[in-house]
Amino acid sequence: MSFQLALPGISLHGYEAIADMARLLAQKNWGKALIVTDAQLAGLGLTRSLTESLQQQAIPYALFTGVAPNPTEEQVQAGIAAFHAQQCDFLIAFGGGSPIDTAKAIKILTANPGRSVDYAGVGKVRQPGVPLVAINTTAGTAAEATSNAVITDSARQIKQVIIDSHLIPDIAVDDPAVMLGIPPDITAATGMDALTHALEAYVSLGAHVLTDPSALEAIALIRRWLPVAVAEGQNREAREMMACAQYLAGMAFNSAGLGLVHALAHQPGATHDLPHGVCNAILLPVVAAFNRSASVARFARIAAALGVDTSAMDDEAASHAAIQALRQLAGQVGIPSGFRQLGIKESDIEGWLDKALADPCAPANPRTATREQVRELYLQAL
Ligand SMILES: NC(=O)c1ccc[n+]([C@@H]2O[C@H](COP(=O)([O-])OP(=O)(O)OC[C@H]3O[C@@H](n4cnc5c(N)ncnc54)[C@H](O)[C@@H]3O)[C@@H](O)[C@H]2O)c1
Ligand SMILES: [Fe+2]
Repeated sequence: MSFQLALPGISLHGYEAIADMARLLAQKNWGKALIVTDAQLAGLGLTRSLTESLQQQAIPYALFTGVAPNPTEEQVQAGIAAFHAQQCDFLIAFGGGSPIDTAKAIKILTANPGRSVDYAGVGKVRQPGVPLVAINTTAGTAAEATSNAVITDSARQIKQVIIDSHLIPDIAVDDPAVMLGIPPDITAATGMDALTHALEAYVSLGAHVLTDPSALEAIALIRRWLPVAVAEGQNREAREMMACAQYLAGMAFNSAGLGLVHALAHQPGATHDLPHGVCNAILLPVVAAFNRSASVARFARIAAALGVDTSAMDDEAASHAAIQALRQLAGQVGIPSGFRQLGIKESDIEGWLDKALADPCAPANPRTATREQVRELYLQAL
C-alpha cells in the first residue's frame, strides 16, 4: 500500500496572513461566507482583523458565534441552520480547534444528510460540501491543516472523531498577530497538545520518512519556544515559531496518525469538559513510559530534540531521559501533575476504558494496551 500525505491546498503563514487571505479570496468568487467562531473570541474583538479584511475586499459575510470549547452536535446543528438562514456559500472558521472542527462538521452537513457524528470514523463522508477556509488562533491542534474533526455527542458523553480528507481546509491560515494575547494557561495547554501530536506521530505505527522530519522539528521548536510564549505572550518570534511548530506537528500526525495519549485524553475531555491540551499533557509522560520499550531508538532521538545532551548515553538511557524531559517541560509551563487536581475521581475511570480502546486514535499506538493496562495508565495519571 502506498503512503498518503494529505495537506491543505494553500497555507498562509506569518504576520498579515489574514489580510493576504482576504486578497486571495477576492479572486475566488466563492460568494458569501459564514464565519464560525466562539463568543469569547468575538467578545475580545479578535475577529475584527478578519471582518475588516473581508470588508476591504468587498467579500460578504455573516457571523456565527455559537461554538464553545469541546464543541457538541447541538452547536453544529445551530451552525448549519445559520448557514442556510443567512444564505451563505462557504465557511471561514476563526478560532482554535473548537471553531475549526465545528466548521468542518457544518461543511459535512452542507452536502450530506443526518448529523455530523453519523460520519465518525474514517472516510465516511460522501460529498465534499462547500469550500472551507480555516484561520487558526491557537498553537495548538493544527485543525486548520488536518482531516480530523472532534465533535462531542453529548447524549452519549463521547468525543466522536471524524477523519476524512474532505475535511482538510482549502486554505489554512496561521497569523500569529491574533495569538499574541492568548492567556498563559491556554498557551501552555495548546502547546502541549501540539507536542503530543508531534511525539505520537513520531512513534506511531504509521510514521513515515516523509513525516519524521516535521515531527522532530516540531518537538525541538516547542521545547525552545513554548516556555517563552507562556512567560512572554507578546514575544512575536515565540508566537510565530509556535504557530509553525504546531503546523509541522499537524503535517506529521495527519498522515502518520496519533496514539493512546489522544485515545485516553478524549474521555475526560468529554465527560468533564476539560481542556484537550491539559488532558494530553497529563497523560503524555505516562503513556510515553508505557510505549518506550516498543520504540527505544525513537525515544532516544526525541530526547535529543527535547534538548537532552545524549552524546554520552546509549539509546536505553536516552529513551528514559526523554520521559524525564517531558515531565520537566510540562511542569515548567504549569501543567497540573494529575487529574485529581481537576476534580477527577478514581471511580470516573471505569466508564472511560471501553471508549478509550475504541477511539480511532488507539490503533496507531506503537504498543497495544489491554483494558487492564489502560486502567493502570489512567490510575498513574490521577
Ligand atoms: N481537528 C483536529 O485535528 C484536532 C486535534 C486535536 C484536538 N482537537 C479538538 O480541538 C478542541 C481544542 O481546541 P483548542 O485547544 O485549539 O482550543 P479551543 O478552540 O477549545 O479554545 C480554547 C479557549 O481558548 C480561547 N482562545 C482561542 N484562541 C484565542 C486567542 N487567540 N486569544 C485568546 N483566547 C483564545 C477560546 O475562546 C476558548 O475559550 C478540542 O475539542 C479537541 O478535541 C482537534
Ligand atoms: Fe490533539
